[in-house]
Parts: sequence; C-alpha cells; structure tokens
Amino acid sequence: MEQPHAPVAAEAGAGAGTEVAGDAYIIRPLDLVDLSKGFCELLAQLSPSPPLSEEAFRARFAELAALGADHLILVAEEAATGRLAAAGAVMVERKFIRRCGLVGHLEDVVVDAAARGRGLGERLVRRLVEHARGRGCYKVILNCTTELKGFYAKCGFEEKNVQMGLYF
Ligand SMILES: CC(=O)SCCNC(=O)CCNC(=O)[C@H](O)C(C)(C)COP(=O)(O)OP(=O)(O)OC[C@H]1O[C@@H](n2cnc3c(N)ncnc32)[C@H](O)[C@@H]1OP(=O)(O)O
Repeated sequence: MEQPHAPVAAEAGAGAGTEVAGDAYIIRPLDLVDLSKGFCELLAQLSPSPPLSEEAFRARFAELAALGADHLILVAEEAATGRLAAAGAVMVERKFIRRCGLVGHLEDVVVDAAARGRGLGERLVRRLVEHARGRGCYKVILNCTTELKGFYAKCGFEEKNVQMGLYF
C-alpha cells in the first residue's frame, strides 16, 4: 500500500512510498515542491490547465492530504533533471453496497510527450492500482477515450459499460 501524502515541504527523493523506475525515474507521491518541477505543465498535456498560483496549489494539496490514503497522486520524477515526467491519481470511494465496499477511481494519468513509449505510463497505472487494491477496493474503474483502450488493456483493464457525462 502507498504511504499517505509526503509531509509538507518534504524533500523529493527516494524514501517511503518511492520507487526508482529503471533508474531513470523516481515514482513517489506528489509533494509541494512539485509546483516548481513542472506539475502544471504536465497536467496541461492532459486537459486545459492554466498555471496555478502557489497559494492555490498549496490549498488544494492540503485538502487532498486531509483525505489521507483515500486519495493518492503519484508522480514520476526524472532522476537526471528533477523534472516531472508523469503523474496519475487514484481515489477511494466509500460505498454502502457490497457490505460497505470500496471502489478505486483512476484519474488524470499523463506522461510527458518526451517520455512516452517507455513503459512509464503502465508502471504508474499499475502502482496506482496496487494502492487501491491495498486499501481493500474490490475494483478500479476509469473513463477514457476509445483511442486509449489499448493502453489500459495493457495495464490489465477490460471494457465495461458506457461512460456518460453532464458538463456545466
Ligand atoms: C483515466 C485517465 O486519466 S485517461 C487520460 C489518459 N492520458 C492522456 O490521454 C494524456 C496523453 N497521453 C499520455 O500521457 C500517454 O500517451 C499515456 C499515459 C496514455 C501512455 O503513457 P506511455 O508511457 O506512453 O505508455 P507506456 O509506454 O507505458 O505503454 C504501455 C503499453 O501500452 C501501449 N500503448 C500506449 N499508448 C497506447 C495507445 N494510445 N493505444 C494503444 N496502446 C498504447 C504501448 O505500446 C505499450 O505496449 P507494449 O508493452 O506492448 O509496448
């Protein structure tokens, strides 16, 4: 199971909850230092995501940290540059059905365009899934485009049901 979010202002680097991926990337929970390591630039490759002020980033980080291990954002830091190359999140939904079962929701998986095709995305997804399993989730679900079905199939997912959305 992943550790809860790293303490505020903790130094990025190998420690509890981190994994050195093929020596080139350190996979670890999101940290406050990551605002200056390209976190927003990474998210902008996923969806329109203007840069955040430090205040806004810290406030959201604190809200998520308060959820403990029920909300985990992992990032992959390139060891050579200290820049972020990938990020992804999993949140645990607490249900009444299935004897108060837990469901993991995989969200906001992104690999920097320059780092794609090296297995980093799959490695990150598998780590997030393992976290959800460790929390006791009976399944992990996600929404994605048709083009990404192959990627998630490689990560062990299978197609189920239909995604619907209502945007405001
Ligand atoms: C729940 C969500 O967050 S959905 C949003 C997903 N994110 C995005 O669309 C953002 C833009 N895209 C990306 O960031 C990346 O392309 C990702 C995350 C989709 C894939 O990351 P990568 O690091 O390039 O993938 P990775 O190298 O780990 O690929 C693992 C396997 O999936 C395959 N794969 C990767 N992308 C695709 C794809 N679009 N379609 C089919 N197969 C794919 C790879 O070929 C590889 O297969 P192999 O083991 O046989 O070689």
